[in-house]
Amino acid sequence: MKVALLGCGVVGSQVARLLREQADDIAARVGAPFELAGVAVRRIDRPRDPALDPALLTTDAGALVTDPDVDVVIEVIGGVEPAKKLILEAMAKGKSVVTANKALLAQDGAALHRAARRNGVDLYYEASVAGAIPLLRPLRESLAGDRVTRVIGIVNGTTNYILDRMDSTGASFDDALQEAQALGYAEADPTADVEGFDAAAKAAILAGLAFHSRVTSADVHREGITRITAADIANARAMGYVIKLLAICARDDGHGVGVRVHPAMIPRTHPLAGVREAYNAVFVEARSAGRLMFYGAGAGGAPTASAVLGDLVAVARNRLAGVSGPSESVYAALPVHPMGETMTRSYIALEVLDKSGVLARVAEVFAEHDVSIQTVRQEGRGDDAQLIVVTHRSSDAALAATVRRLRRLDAVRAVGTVMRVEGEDTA
Ligand SMILES: NC(=O)C1=CN([C@@H]2O[C@H](COP(=O)(O)OP(=O)(O)OC[C@H]3O[C@@H](n4cnc5c(N)ncnc54)[C@H](OP(=O)(O)O)[C@@H]3O)[C@@H](O)[C@H]2O)C=CC1
Ligand SMILES: N[C@@H](CC=O)C(=O)O
Repeated sequence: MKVALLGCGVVGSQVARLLREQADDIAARVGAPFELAGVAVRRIDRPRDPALDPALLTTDAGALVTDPDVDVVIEVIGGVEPAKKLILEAMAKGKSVVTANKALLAQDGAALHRAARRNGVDLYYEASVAGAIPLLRPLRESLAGDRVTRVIGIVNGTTNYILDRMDSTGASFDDALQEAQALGYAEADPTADVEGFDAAAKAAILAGLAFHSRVTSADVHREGITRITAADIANARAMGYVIKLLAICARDDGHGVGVRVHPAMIPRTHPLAGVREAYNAVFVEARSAGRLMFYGAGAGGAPTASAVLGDLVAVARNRLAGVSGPSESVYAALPVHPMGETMTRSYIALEVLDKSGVLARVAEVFAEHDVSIQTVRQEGRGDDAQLIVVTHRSSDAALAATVRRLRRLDAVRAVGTVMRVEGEDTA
């Protein structure tokens, strides 16, 4: 099996290392040896760790993917173009593809699946969601006989690292981000991580597989973590919560799905609260299987390369068996509901005038919008008076309308943190 590697950065360099270090084992497992035919990069003179035979390096990725000697292409360049063009060219020449590129899959996975089917080749992308954690294969294969109802979890290592450092060490957002970048967790442009684009792409891929429907990143409601302050983290801690960036894909009773990514407060006793540093964890809930938890390294070169190699072995086995891998399953074609229709609970901090009757006027606004209050308590007195409200489940649109109205209420001096609350059984 001759392998073309596109990209030799955080992930690609580790793929090259594993291919070399585990060559004998993999050959024994598959029944055929792998050989690196070439490595496409952007800057040929950049120092590589581990060092590569210079003869393998090329800046002509187009020539590499169409080389008749190449059997399979691994794409770890990232981004939509030129990755998409290169993958389609490779498939058109009959080469199977393994990719870790969630941005491309979530934007136009359908085009890649169509091309794979048309050309009778494999398309595998386990590494695109949650790094080393085997998650897509269980969803696609192990749970193929069940009905998945919900997928909820932490799928971005960089933001989990940042929030964890802010919570546990009091680190600033910027310092924690720099650490995550130095450790190779962040995307080339960290905006993709901190603004939730990376997690949204992963949520789209997960929802598509879980619900047998086509979901793209444009369908996903997305909020990032850049507006979370040290005070929010401290408030959450004081109430027994921790803040996590969650991806939530949920099916309602047969009519559609909701797919969202946003920060949320979860109880410190919830299993997702214990997910530290750049680790990822995902709960999959299925009708018969119940609740399954997948946990592990969600980012970084070696863990991601492990998933890439697993896919490479699958391609090799298919090839030796003369079959091609699973095609896209989108038969259910469930519509994706707008965020406004999603039922969520929320935490709302209000700076209020400290006088009698204020609580009643605030409660009236919630009642006007049919948002039920679960708890409310006052903190501080005088100029520091705050009402901390936690709601029962209501539509996200009703909650947004409540907050808009509260901003105009003269008893409310300012609306502080508004954050969704997840992970409690409270309705
Ligand atoms: N980092 C992580 O933890 C994870 C990453 N992923 C995904 O894996 C993919 C790769 O990520 P990562 O390794 O971090 O990215 P890097 O930015 O570290 O590496 C990208 C590589 O692609 C090369 N490259 C860029 N443009 C071109 C081009 N036009 N032609 C040829 N080569 C090119 C770069 O070359 P040069 O070295 O010369 O600059 C570099 O070697 C992305 O899709 C990412 O989302 C998935 C899971 C985890
Ligand atoms: N930047 C991503 C890398 C893996 O997908 C993350 O931080 O999770």
